[in-house]
Parts: sequence; structure tokens; C-alpha cells
Amino acid sequence: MVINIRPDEISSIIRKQIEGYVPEVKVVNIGTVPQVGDGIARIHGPNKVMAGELVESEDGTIGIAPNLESDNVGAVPTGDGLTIQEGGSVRATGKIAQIPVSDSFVGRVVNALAQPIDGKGQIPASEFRSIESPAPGIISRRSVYEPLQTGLIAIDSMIPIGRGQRELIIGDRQTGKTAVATDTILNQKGKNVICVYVAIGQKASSVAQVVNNFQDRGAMEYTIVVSETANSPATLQYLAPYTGAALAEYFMYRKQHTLIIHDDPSKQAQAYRQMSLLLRRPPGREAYPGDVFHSHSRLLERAAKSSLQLGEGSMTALPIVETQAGDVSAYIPTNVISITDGQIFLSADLFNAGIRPAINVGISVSRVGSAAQIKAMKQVAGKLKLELAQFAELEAFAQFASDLDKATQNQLARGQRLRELLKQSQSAPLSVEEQVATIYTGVNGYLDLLDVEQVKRFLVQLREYVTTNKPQFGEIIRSTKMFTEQAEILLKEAIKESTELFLLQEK
Ligand SMILES: Nc1ncnc2c1ncn2[C@@H]1O[C@H](COP(=O)(O)OP(=O)(O)OP(=O)(O)O)[C@@H](O)[C@H]1O
Repeated sequence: MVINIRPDEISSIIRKQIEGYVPEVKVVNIGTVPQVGDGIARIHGPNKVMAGELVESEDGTIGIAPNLESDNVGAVPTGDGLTIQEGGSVRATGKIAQIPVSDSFVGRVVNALAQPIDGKGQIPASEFRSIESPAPGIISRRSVYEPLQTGLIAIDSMIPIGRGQRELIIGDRQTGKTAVATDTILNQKGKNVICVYVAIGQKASSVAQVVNNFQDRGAMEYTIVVSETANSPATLQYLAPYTGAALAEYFMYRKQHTLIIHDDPSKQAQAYRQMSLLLRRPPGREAYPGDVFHSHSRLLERAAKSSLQLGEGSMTALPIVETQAGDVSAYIPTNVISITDGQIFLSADLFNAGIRPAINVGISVSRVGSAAQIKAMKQVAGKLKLELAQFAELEAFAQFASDLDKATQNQLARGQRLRELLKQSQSAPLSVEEQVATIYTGVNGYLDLLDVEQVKRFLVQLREYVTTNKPQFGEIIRSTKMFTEQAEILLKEAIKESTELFLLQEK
């Protein structure tokens, strides 16, 4: 075979390529690593690195540069960083830490870098969001006015939470803090709220338990779990809540309602303390770095109720903080108390006495949520708080008195039944109409005929009776959001009929 080589054709191709050449100058900002260890790398040389910029070492390890000093940059690798070599080079990427975001994240379990860890494959995403982004300003917000129902009577009636609010859940270890938060997620089923559960520094088994619970109850359909367990590098534990907030923001700015649980920022603060001390930042109170308040406030301030122009999406944040022996005046608890719009205080004494959820109503507050409570709840719940407060006072003083007058005895009996009414099993949230029916029954004395130990059983039966035999009651509350006369008549009939039934059964 003879190949015909035509020099003019070849030269025209070469000429075209030369004409089409666009010189591209790429400036790479490189430094060397004089020292690496304890999860920190000092980088010498790169100029113009941004605070929090991503840096990449020769072996492909990505790190974040939080510490900018005059002659070096302190960086923390996002993995264990064991393959970074002393004397190796590091490149500044020009990018601030960011994660991919998309609707496909719903139903998945991811790590602090938004990579899937549930073994269900890659998550498609076409957009990126910075892990840290500025909180919405005053003009982009509107005041909280819609309720976020937790499904727990004690909270929804007396410490109500509104969409866009930040409410702290605080208490000693093993007092049911996580249970309150997860019940709130379970209660969002069918309410069009995307939930993000951020687990920081927990045991992997606890996170697996929470995820299984969500899966069993169909809550994963609207939930994203971000998890960095206790054995993860401190950097990732520190970043996890910001990643969670970025995912929630993606939905909030798409006009959706979101709920984010940070479980818990005290462990994040400990990870941050570890990072800061290794970076040789000066230690402050309890050896935390001076800007630990700022790190929590810029995280929680991102929760908001968006203005009308921005589409009225919302991000409700429920951070959880663990106290030691009920001490709320420690550094991190006081910080987070002052950042949030109120706190739900869980007490170990109540928990051990079998009052669960162990909410201490006396010292729990919600500063904005009452504006969001529906009218029907306001109508019945006002009396509940007052009666419980009077009961708490009487109970303390009745311990010393031997014979009490009839009125006091009655008030004590009422209080005991109301306290019983607030008890709720885990993973059994109640709808708002069920709560209204329950509270009305208690505050109007219909439970006084029963023994204290019968109350819980009776209320379960009553709620079932109302749902099946008086469905109009629920319809009225849902549609008008008011406890109308008609609703009251229906409820009174239901109480009368189911009490008769209950007493017959108990005989
Ligand atoms: N309402 C409830 N009724 C019965 N048991 C409950 C209730 N709430 C929580 N519990 C149980 O109490 C235990 C502690 O709950 P949980 O893990 O939520 O507490 P925590 O304060 O988050 O604990 P930790 O200190 O480990 O974070 C769990 O075994 C949980 O099942």
C-alpha cells in the first residue's frame, strides 16, 4: 500500500493549531511542610492563603488552613493525614471548604465532607455550597409565626417552638435529650419539613440506632443524617454541624421548611479545643479558644425564618448540650443558652423518678415560639402551666404538713394527674388535636375520678375513641385551628362515653 503524504495538508493543520493556541498561565501557590504531626501541618511559603482555604498536599490529602501566621500557615488535614511527608509540598487551591448539595441527599447518611457512608452509592449533585456561609441579615428574615410541632405535649403546650427558632435542649447525660430531638423528627412526617440530624462525636452504635429508628418509622424519607463519630479526626467533628447547616440552607433557600438537630455542640467545642491547642492558639476559659462563642453563634445564627421575598423557607435549629451534674453555668452551656431563643431543660431527677420526657417545665423557656402556637392550644394550655406551677409549690410544702384541708388535697390530686398526663413514651409523638383533647381532659378535672396509675391507660383509650368515633373534632381543630364550641361539645361527649367504657372495663 502506498501512502500519499501531502506536505501542504500537514502544514496547514500545524498552522491552524499554532493560530488557535491560547497561552494559559496558571499560577500555583505552593509551600513546603517543615513540620507535621498530631493532625496539624505547618506550611511554609504560600502567599495569599485565605482563612479556611482548602490546601492539597502531594499525596492528594486535602486540608483546611484555619491559622494564618506571618511566616507560616497552620493547616489541619481532613483525614488522618498520615501520608503527608515532612519536606513535601502543599498547594493552595483557592477554594473555601465546600460540599456538593442536591435533593438526592434526602434519605442518606453522609460524613462531614458530604460523602455517603451508608453504602448506597454516590449521591448525584450539580451544585456546591460553602460549608461556612453568612447568616441571613435582619432584612432577609421575618418573625417566627408558624409552629413546629414536636409531638411532645409538655413542649408543644408550654415551651412551644416556631419554625425558624433556635431552641436548646440541655441536660445531664442519659436524660433523654436525643429522644426529644428524634421524636421531633418523627413527628415531622407528612408535614413537609426536611430534617437534618447531625451526630457529632457519638458512638457509631448510637448513630446506627437512631438511623434504624428513622428507617423503621419511615422518617428517613425526609431526613439527612450527617455523622462524624467519636473516632473521627477532630477537624471533621468540628466541621460536621456546618456541613449540616449548609445542607439545610440549600432547602431553606428553595422555600422549604427544614429542621436541624445538632447532637451535640459541646462535643464539637471539644474537637475545636483540640484543634486550637495543637495549632498553638492561646487557651481561654476551660482551655477553649477565645472564639468558641463565635464558632457556635455563626453556626446557630444561620437558622432563620426567611422573609416573604426570599420565599418564606425556614431552618429551625435544636442544638443539644450536655451538662455535668445539672450545672448550666459552665462555659459552653451558658454560651449556647445566650445564643438560642430559649431552652428545654431535662432533669436527671425527673428522669430517674420515671417522669419521661424529663422536662423541667419551671426553668424551661421559649422566647419566641408562643407567637407561633395555634389558637386551640393557647386556649387549653394557659391553665395547664399555672396549675402545674401551683402544684410544684404545694407539693414541696405538703411534704411537711400532716393533715391538709380538702381544697389542698384536691389541688395536689389534680397536679399528680396533670403530671401523669405529660408523660409520653419514646417515639410516640402526638398530633396537635390529640394534645388539645388530652390537656382539656386534664385541666377540666375529668381525670380526677381516676386513680393516678389509670391515667395513662385511660388517655390512650380516649385518644383512640376520639379519632375513631368523633373524627369531626380533629377536622375542626385542623381546619380552624381553634377550639370552637362545636369541638368542645364533641370532646365532652367523647370523654363521657369513653370514661364510662373505661370504668366498666376496669371493674
Ligand atoms: N420518653 C421516654 N420514655 C422512656 N424511655 C426514654 C424516654 N426518653 C428516653 N428514654 C430512654 O432513656 C435513655 C437515654 O435517652 P437518650 O439517649 O435520648 O439520652 P441522652 O441524654 O441523649 O443520652 P446521652 O447522654 O447518651 O447523649 C435511652 O435508653 C432512651 O431509650
